[in-house]
This record gives sequence, C-alpha cells and structure tokens, in this order.
Amino acid sequence: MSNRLFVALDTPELDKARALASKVRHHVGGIKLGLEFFMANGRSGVRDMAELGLPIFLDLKLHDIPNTVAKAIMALRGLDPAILTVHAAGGRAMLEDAKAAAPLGTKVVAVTTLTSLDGADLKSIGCSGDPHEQVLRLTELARDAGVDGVVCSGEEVAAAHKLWPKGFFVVPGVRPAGGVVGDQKRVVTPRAAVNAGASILVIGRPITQAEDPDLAAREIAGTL
Ligand SMILES: O=c1ccn([C@@H]2O[C@H](COP(=O)(O)O)[C@@H](O)[C@H]2O)c(=O)[nH]1
Repeated sequence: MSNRLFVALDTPELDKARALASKVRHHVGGIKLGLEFFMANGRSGVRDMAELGLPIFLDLKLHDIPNTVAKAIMALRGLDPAILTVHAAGGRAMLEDAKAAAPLGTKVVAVTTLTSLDGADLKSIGCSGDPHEQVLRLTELARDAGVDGVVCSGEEVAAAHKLWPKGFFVVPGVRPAGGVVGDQKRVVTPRAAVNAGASILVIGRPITQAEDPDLAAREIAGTL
C-alpha cells in the first residue's frame, strides 16, 4: 500500500464525512468508517463514500456467535470493503467463519486488545496478563484461524509481526508527538508505528478535529 494512512471519519453525518474526505483525499491511502457512521447511514452511506475512489475500511468490530457474524458479513455483500474488522475474542470458529463469509478481496482483520485499554482495564474484565501478552495470544489465534491480520497498538506491533511475518497489521491509537491523547491509552507516533511494522495506520481526531484537516493529514503523511 503506497500511502499507509487511513483517516477515521468518526461522524454520523454523511455530509460532514464527505466534506472531510474530500479535503484530505490527496494525503490518505483510505477511509475508515466505523459504527457511528454505519448506524446512521448504512449501506447507502458506505456506497456514497466509496464514490470518492479511495479504499474503504469498514470498522464494525463484529463480535457474536459464528453463525451470526458470518450472516452479518454476508449481508454486507455488494459493499466489498477493502478491510473489515471482527473481534478476535469471538474465538477461533467465529474467525474462521468470518473469513469464509467475506468476499475474496476483503481483508478480515481481528481486533486484539482495544488501544483504549491498559493493564488495569484488562484485569477489571478478568483477563490475566498485560496488553502485550493478550495481543500476542490473540494474534496467534487470528493467524491460526486464517484471517488476514490483526488490529493492535504500536506498542505491540513489532512483536506481533515477528509471530506472523505475513500478517496485515492495523495500528490505531496513533498521535503526532505532543498530540492530544484523549481516550487512547496505548499510543505511539506515526513514524514509530511504521518503523515497528504497521501495515496501515488509523488516525481520526488529530486530522478530523484539526483547524485545517488537509494540512494535518499532509503533515502526518509527510512523516511516514
Ligand atoms: O483498538 C482500536 C481499534 C479501533 N480503533 C478505532 O480507530 C480510530 C481512532 O481514532 P482517533 O480519533 O485517532 O483516536 C477510531 O475510529 C476507533 O474506533 C481504535 O482507536 N482502537
């Protein structure tokens, strides 16, 4: 992928998403649409955004029993996003069925441990080990289940890449040096994420909430 920067357009407003995408389109390699966009705009909204001609990453983070996830993915047929997310914690059978249900051209990527969680959060939901161990455990599971890659933070991507040299690694929780971290807890800079082995970076607010999103995207892309 020539430009590894995917912009997260986290808004329910189609017009706003379209306007932002038009502003940054020359500095990003793709567009990430998440739950808030999909809940508000559905399939037609995704189709609308695809008209810009950039790859679409549909970040729905599906997590349910295997049959339900597979049927949900089949119901997306026709949209054929470049990338689609499911939660690795759904387990091996769910990951296998998700991959089998997805169109050939769609990379199915498993979320390992949300970048908004730290060790204390994991402990509070009953997970033993720190985020690093949890990411590696779920990376092995995703690899063995036959999906295309994982989502992890820039703090774990080098170790995950070592476990799975042919995997596709999506890294959110990325902030330019000194940027506002917000609700993210495991954060690295764009350059550090790429150096550690990220296949693509997902960056939202540092671009979409900047005074000049076009300039912010250009500056970030320039550091990669
Ligand atoms: O572990 C994860 C998985 C997905 N995300 C998504 O990435 C973007 C990050 O947005 P920022 O504004 O740059 O924080 C957002 O759409 C999340 O849903 C993540 O952050 N962490």
